Amino acid sequence: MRYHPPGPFLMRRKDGDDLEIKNYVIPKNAVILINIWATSRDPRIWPNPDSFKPERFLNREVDFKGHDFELIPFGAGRRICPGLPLAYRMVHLTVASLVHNFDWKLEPGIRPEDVDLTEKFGLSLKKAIPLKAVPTKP
Ligand code: HEM
Repeated sequence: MRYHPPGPFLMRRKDGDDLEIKNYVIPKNAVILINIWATSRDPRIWPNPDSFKPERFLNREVDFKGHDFELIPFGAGRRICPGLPLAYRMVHLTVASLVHNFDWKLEPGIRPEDVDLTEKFGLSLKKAIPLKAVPTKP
């Protein structure tokens, strides 16, 4: 959710009047794209952002439910994802069920270091090359 946010851009429209922030003018009615893909990889916020280190969250009280803007995979504010409570429960359950019930291997001839994690951008973020994992009996 941090490194590969399914929705890489949040979209907002500036209502009211023009607004000036740090010498930039945001005109009223402007459509603003908020790049949470970039903020989730900003080394000023996330040391060694490219490393898979789940323990980075252990000593950090970061909340992903729209309160801490450094991690907002479900957005924030009035337009926050209404599916958050469902996704919050189902993602863990789905992954845990798949890991618990099967052993997994890659396609013949593909080594773990060959797996390409390149992303394909759009309104949602996908793997550029789909991962083919083969379930085997435990
Ligand atoms: C891992 C799962 C999910 C992620 C990461 C996710 C992420 C997001 C994000 C980033 C937004 C935009 C929020 C904003 O602009 O502040 C959004 C909006 C939305 N999501 Fe999700 N979502 C997920 C699952 C779901 C599910 C399970 C549902 C429905 C059952 C759902 C329904 C919606 C709807 C209807 C909106 C539009 C809300 C609006 O514009 O007012 N999402 N989601």
